Amino acid sequence: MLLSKIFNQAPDLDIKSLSMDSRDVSKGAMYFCLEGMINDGHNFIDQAIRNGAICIVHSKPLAKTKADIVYIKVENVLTTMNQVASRFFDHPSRHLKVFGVTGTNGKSTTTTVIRDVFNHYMPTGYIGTIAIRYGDVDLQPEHTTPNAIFIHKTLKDMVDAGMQAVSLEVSSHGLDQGRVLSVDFDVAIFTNLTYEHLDYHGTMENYFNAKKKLFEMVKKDGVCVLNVDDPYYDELRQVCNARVVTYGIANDADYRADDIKLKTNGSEFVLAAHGQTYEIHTNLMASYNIYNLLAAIAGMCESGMTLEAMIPYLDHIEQVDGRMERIDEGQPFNVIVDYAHTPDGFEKIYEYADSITDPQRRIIAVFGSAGKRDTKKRRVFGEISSKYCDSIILTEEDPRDEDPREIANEIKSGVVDTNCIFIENRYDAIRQAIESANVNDTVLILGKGDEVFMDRLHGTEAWMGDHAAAHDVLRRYYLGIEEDFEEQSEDKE
Ligand SMILES: CC(=O)N[C@H]1[C@@H](OP(=O)(O)OP(=O)(O)OC[C@H]2O[C@@H](n3ccc(=O)[nH]c3=O)[C@H](O)[C@@H]2O)O[C@H](CO)[C@@H](O)[C@@H]1O[C@H](C)C(=O)N[C@@H](C)C(=O)N[C@H](CCC(=O)O)C(=O)O
Ligand SMILES: Nc1ncnc2c1ncn2[C@@H]1O[C@H](COP(=O)(O)OP(=O)(O)OP(=O)(O)O)[C@@H](O)[C@H]1O
Repeated sequence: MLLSKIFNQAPDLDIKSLSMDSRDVSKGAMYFCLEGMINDGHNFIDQAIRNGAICIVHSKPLAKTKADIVYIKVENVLTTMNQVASRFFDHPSRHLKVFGVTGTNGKSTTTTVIRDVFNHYMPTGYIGTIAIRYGDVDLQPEHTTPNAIFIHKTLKDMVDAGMQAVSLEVSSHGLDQGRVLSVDFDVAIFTNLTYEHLDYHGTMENYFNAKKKLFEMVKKDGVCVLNVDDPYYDELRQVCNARVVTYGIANDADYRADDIKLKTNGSEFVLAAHGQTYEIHTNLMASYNIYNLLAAIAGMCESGMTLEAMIPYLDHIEQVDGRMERIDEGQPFNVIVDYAHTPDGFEKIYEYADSITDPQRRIIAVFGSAGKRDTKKRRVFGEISSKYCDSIILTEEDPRDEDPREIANEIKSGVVDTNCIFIENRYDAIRQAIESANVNDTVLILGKGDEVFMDRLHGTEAWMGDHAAAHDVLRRYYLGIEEDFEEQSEDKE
């Protein structure tokens, strides 16, 4: 694109790409000097030019300049970069129905449900923690909410591939760091707000302020979908830039679930909406997933898909990878892999486990807590777990450069009156849990969900994944089937 089409009075220079990282700059690029938490992009201008940048967008005065490079000084590089990224890729979010979902828990689940169900109404893509998916494309993301250049480029690829909608997970980091400033949101969905990421935001107030931004930036003719049962509802409602619709279970709501029946293989409830009631059968399990489903239903319905059209799809929603994933090899006890990694997530998954486990039977949990991340939650994980579990097996979970045993000891400090052991190797810990289970017990494997890596001292290493480990243990040690894991994975596909 010609630079003159991006900035008034700029020369007719052909800009081939955009970059905010001097290390990734390619020939003919425009480089944006962003001030980050650690580095200042202004310090890498020379490297950007060596790698091929022909235009530099900066906000600070520059000591030296080169004659063959175009320099553009702006007030705020981040805002400019967002505007330019949208323009460079032909404002792709204006050509898509954009669902933005934020909240502490439930973003991946809600966005995945939207992508899966709304896709029957119009082709829909997904960007979030689990993947970037549209059509046949399935990519591994670096971030839940990517940077502005990457987002607009990906949205453009989606438009080119025929997508008409996108379901986007919007993290508090993404909002705080202005990664979505120029995305045109049609629907902004709030799941909930509980303790998380205080190592980054410092206080719950800052954390909430970051989340609020999505509701301030939604299009005026768009819609905000709010959880009426969440303690932050009233405050959030006040900042919404568009009309509000509500969903909930405990309070009156535009989309409300009544008569909820939770089962081991799904749920049923009566949906009250638009003055009518609808019987809903869904394969999603646990009451928190009813909230996620209500949020998705409300967002989709307000975007034109009728309830009559969507209800048939709700009983076979695509499994959200690593979220409430039942592992079934025919064993006579429950094995569930779940990505619970916040205190509220722990509380909710245990409540569900409690509801499906006979009081005479046992709940056995395997988990750890990440190294170099919020350390305060470790003890809390111990406290919550000992309220519900009969046996706790602590293990490694992305220890980074911390000692997994020390992390386990911090968790253990919150455990009261519950059998609790530490087995460092995660596979062995899962094996111990499964081998100790009896008929109708529930084994919960928490914290890693669908992740197939382990962050250790020397960087990221491969991990077969909790789901694969659980299948492998059940087949090998419970059913006595000897086969290598590769064969087993192929069988399952
Ligand atoms: C804490 C955090 O979010 N940090 C993000 C932030 O890093 P930063 O501010 O430290 O960047 P910096 O190193 O100071 O660099 C400033 C600028 O100089 C540039 N630079 C830097 C070095 C260099 O040699 N050349 C160069 O051009 C950088 O590209 C950047 O533009 O900006 C970087 C560029 O966008 C991000 O990659 C980085 O994400 C880090 C890697 C990260 O792990 N973020 C996580 C916590 C995150 O964002 N997570 C949320 C989900 C959270 C959840 O819900 O679980 C997400 O949306 O993924
Ligand atoms: N509505 C909810 N309320 C409380 N806990 C939930 C809710 N939805 C999901 N969870 C718990 O949080 C875990 C993560 O769910 P999900 O991936 O959908 O959330 P997320 O907001 O995308 O989290 P992340 O951004 O960290 O991936 C689930 O495995 C479950 O334990």
